[in-house]
Amino acid sequence: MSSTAIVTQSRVLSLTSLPEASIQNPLSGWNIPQDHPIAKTLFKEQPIMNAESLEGRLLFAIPKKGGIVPFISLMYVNKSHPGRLYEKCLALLAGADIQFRRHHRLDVCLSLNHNLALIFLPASDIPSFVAKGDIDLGITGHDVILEAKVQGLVDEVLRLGFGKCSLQIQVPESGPIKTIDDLAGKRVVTSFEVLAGQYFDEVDERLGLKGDNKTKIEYVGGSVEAACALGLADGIVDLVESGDTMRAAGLHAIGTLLDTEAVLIRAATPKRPELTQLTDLITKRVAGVIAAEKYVVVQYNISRDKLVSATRITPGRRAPTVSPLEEENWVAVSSMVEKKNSATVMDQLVAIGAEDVLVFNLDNCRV
Ligand SMILES: Nc1ncnc2c1ncn2[C@@H]1O[C@H](COP(=O)(O)OP(=O)(O)OP(=O)(O)O)[C@@H](O)[C@H]1O
Ligand SMILES: O=P(O)(O)OC[C@H]1O[C@H](OP(=O)(O)OP(=O)(O)O)[C@H](O)[C@@H]1O
Repeated sequence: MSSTAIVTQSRVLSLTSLPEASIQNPLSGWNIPQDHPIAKTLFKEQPIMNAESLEGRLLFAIPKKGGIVPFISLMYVNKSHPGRLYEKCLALLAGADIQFRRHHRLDVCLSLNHNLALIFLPASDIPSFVAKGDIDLGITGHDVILEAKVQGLVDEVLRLGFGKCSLQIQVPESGPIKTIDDLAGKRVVTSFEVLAGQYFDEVDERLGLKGDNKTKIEYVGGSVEAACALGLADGIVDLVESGDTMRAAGLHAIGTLLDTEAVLIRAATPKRPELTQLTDLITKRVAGVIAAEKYVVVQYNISRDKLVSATRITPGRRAPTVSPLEEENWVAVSSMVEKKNSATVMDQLVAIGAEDVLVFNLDNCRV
């Protein structure tokens, strides 16, 4: 599919001709009447969008869920989130200073400050668009890349540290099936038929199960966890994050196919090499936001004779910055350390005689 075809399918309209009477506030997600002064400002700032205005722009795919913030009461009756990856992606775009105004009815919008357009798509559709080069850059789950069988066609350039979960084999806790081998040859329901199919092909092969005796994999688009209770499956293969859904459905995990998280992907062979420079720039910006979330800067004073021990504790990404202090034989050291280790690092520094140990959060960085 060419990028023009994507545009056509995504209801790209000139904003001046939109029939809707409201516009979504990109910060709160709530709709504002079109004649409200804030909405007027948003409309004025939004470039007019049509197929021509996408010409030559880098296309950046973002998982689309979450256009509308649901009422709180609805969140209790519906387990679906307004968009697990979507909300995090918005924070990432803001950190990378990719400005845009998204109309709540549109899945394509132009960046206000870069030669790029954001394309909001289901997470599971993003791998194949990027693999074909129709979209230059995308964010999606590592799991859906494997499910789409596009490894080799897309480069996973950056792990993003969110959207972490595992694809697990689950069976009723109180039932007779206790192991993978018990489940082999029976009925498995999943939204990941490729990965589940590959996995059980190997199990079947190992157990010598052939023809009608092989494990039967059946696809469903959602609510996978209901399949056992409905009598449709003996086991399921589904994503597990907190485990709440699995437990609520009376299931437990007997195996893990893979651990996954959100990743930034690019086409292994870009269709439009002229956009590589901008793709690199956006990649570096996103990497900077991720690193800023992952690292803190620790700064401390230490006597020069203890510097070797201190730099073993805080080696930095390349090397620590060491500056002489006015006091003889004392230096100030600053170094990036992983946020999750910062308390331990502070304890270790104090234990070897460091003083005035300070930790700073990073707003942003280039690494
Ligand atoms: N608890 C979770 N359940 C499902 N997916 C999760 C979870 N936590 C993280 N993810 C990641 O989010 C991806 C799904 O993204 P998103 O929530 O945008 O859904 P989607 O593609 O619209 O699909 P669906 O409608 O099936 O939820 C998964 O492929 C996985 O990588
Ligand atoms: O371990 P947990 O934190 O409970 O999350 C896992 C659940 O979330 C996903 O479903 P989703 O909310 O996308 O709904 P769906 O059944 O419609 O796919 C997934 O398919 C599990 O059912």
